Amino acid sequence: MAVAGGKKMKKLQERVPLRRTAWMLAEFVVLFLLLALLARRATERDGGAAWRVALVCEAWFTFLWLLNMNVKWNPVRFVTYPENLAERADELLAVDMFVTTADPVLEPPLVTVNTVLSLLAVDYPDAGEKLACYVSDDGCSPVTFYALREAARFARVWVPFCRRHGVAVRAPFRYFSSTPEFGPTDHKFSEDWTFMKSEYEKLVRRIEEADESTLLRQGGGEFADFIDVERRNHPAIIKILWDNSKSRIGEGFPHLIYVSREKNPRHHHHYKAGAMNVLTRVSAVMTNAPIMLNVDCDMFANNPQVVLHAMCLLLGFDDEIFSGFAQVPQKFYDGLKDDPFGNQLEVIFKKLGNGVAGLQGMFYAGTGCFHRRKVIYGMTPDSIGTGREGTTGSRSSKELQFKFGSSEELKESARNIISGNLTTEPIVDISSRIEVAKEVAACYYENGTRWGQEVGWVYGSMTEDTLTGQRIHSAGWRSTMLETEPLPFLGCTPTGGPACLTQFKRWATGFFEILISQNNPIIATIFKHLQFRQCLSYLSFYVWPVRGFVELCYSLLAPYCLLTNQSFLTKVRALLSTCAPTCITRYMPCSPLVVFHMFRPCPAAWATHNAFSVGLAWYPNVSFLESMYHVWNIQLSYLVYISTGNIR
Ligand SMILES: O=c1ccn([C@@H]2O[C@H](COP(=O)(O)OP(=O)(O)O[C@H]3O[C@H](CO)[C@@H](O)[C@H](O)[C@H]3O)[C@@H](O)[C@H]2O)c(=O)[nH]1
Ligand SMILES: [Mn+2]
Repeated sequence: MAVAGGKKMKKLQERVPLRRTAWMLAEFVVLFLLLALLARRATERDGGAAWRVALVCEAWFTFLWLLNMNVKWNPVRFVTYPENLAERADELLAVDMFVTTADPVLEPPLVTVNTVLSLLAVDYPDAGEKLACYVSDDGCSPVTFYALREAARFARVWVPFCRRHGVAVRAPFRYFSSTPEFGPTDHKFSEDWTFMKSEYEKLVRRIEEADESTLLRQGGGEFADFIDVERRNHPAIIKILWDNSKSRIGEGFPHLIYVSREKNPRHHHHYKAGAMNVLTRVSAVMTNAPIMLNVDCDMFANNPQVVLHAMCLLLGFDDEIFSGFAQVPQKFYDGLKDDPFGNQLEVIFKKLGNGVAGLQGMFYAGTGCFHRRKVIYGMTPDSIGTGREGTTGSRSSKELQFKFGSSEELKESARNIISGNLTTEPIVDISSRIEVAKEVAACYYENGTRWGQEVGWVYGSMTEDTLTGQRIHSAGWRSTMLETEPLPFLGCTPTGGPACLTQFKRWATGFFEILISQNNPIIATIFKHLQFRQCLSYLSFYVWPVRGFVELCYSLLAPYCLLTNQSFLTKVRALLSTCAPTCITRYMPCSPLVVFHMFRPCPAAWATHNAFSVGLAWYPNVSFLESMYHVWNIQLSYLVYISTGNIR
């Protein structure tokens, strides 16, 4: 219980260790088996080439197992108590909410609109004054702009409707996908519901029928900026779609601002990291909230209380150092059962997520994350605790210019954030800041500054999120994981096929870029404040692309041995003469199983796998007994696999 001014305050969060003694034992057993296998391999005199390759691969698997054990050893869960915020209502921090979209075809404007509406409708005291929503459109699409403008109009009825009836899911497409059961006293509600549904259908029709050339021809002045622009070559376009202070209705709802940063083929735009940095600067000169939430355009707020829950983690510790950011586990809607392609990240968040949360803290996963602005500005926790001014803390104008660039307004806002001066009056008229915002959204703005390095989202990897989170941990911050019921955010992910492979390739490339660059976490552990076990956790993800080669090599061993009449497994007779655990170790990561590791356990794969092992009995140099041993080991490995979870 925190004590402030002699008054005891109710706790906002609790860090609960998860018990897992049985898992730990299972992990030790597997580790023992793996080590026994290595010992057996190493003591064999004349195993031949296949035997030696197996030794190398199995040593690698043992190393991975150790990395995995480290991640999962001390898992924790954070429980939040938003009801206890009532007594601290005046402490609630302002939040700037960022949504990124990049392509109106791959990411249909209607999807973005739903995400934005779910954010505009979240429950937060003084939402209209304290929250603002910024949408970055890297597609520079008039249709996206039009869709958002229409969404802002729709929000005037949608937000009051959600608040009046305590709507549970505030992304309309999701909400209207089912019809509630109206009770006899729900007359007003059923009337409102029918009206809202028809309004939403009209909105959908307007957005789906919107056509770029018609908008440009007939849309009027608002669309003039989009005439003759190329997606990769255009000046910054920033428009205020909803200014709560001007057109406030009822309790009000957050400002909505459209941002399409300047693009020029001669300037690298750094993909999403570049977009996030522009949003950070544009919001800095407009609302400058001390907290920033960012979500991908296809990830809607599924829990209207999500910002309150996040506040519990951001305000609920005695020292801010424990919660530099609060990351939500990524969850997806309409995914395939059993996550057969592994891209719903079930294992990562369920098995490994809580484990990392128990170390220095959850990784930043790119979406569904609440950051402190000063953390993104590169400040170190000690610079705050001691009143010293940290890495970016010097308040001299020259120093600020070196870090943040030449905009006076941006420097001033950064100075407020760095000095912790959150009491400054909000800017009354955000539309007066459009020109300044365009200046900081220009593509040359970052030249000669520290943006993309110590300040903002870090450039240099396709997985800018992990790298940015790692920089924050390296500065000494810890982070938390926000789990709520219902889930905080829900998103889309490819359901399989080439889209899925493209995504994996991008992630694997991003991790490899970090692994072989000066951003390697080992360097950060030696020279900065990245904790050793956290470093190992990062490594367990970054080695993903390397794993592919070893797994492929190991899985080719079995067919190679069958064709050349060799064996990289010990003889059945020898096998029978040894004790049971050793049998397991000899077959444990048996090669087909490794191929199978590419997929999450699902019944079909399991059946194929067993059929393959039974089929082995028909090969001339494999006895029936040996094939049965395979089958037996598959059941065992399968159990271990499911119970302990594996990467992906
Ligand atoms: O030039 C770009 C490219 C992408 N995006 C946006 O970035 C987000 C993520 O891109 P997406 O293509 O959907 O990648 P995913 O693989 O689905 O994203 C996951 O992986 C990314 C990289 O690790 C993270 O940034 C994301 O948050 C995470 O959801 C989307 O909102 C895009 O609109 C931009 O704004 N500008
Ligand atoms: Mn995505």
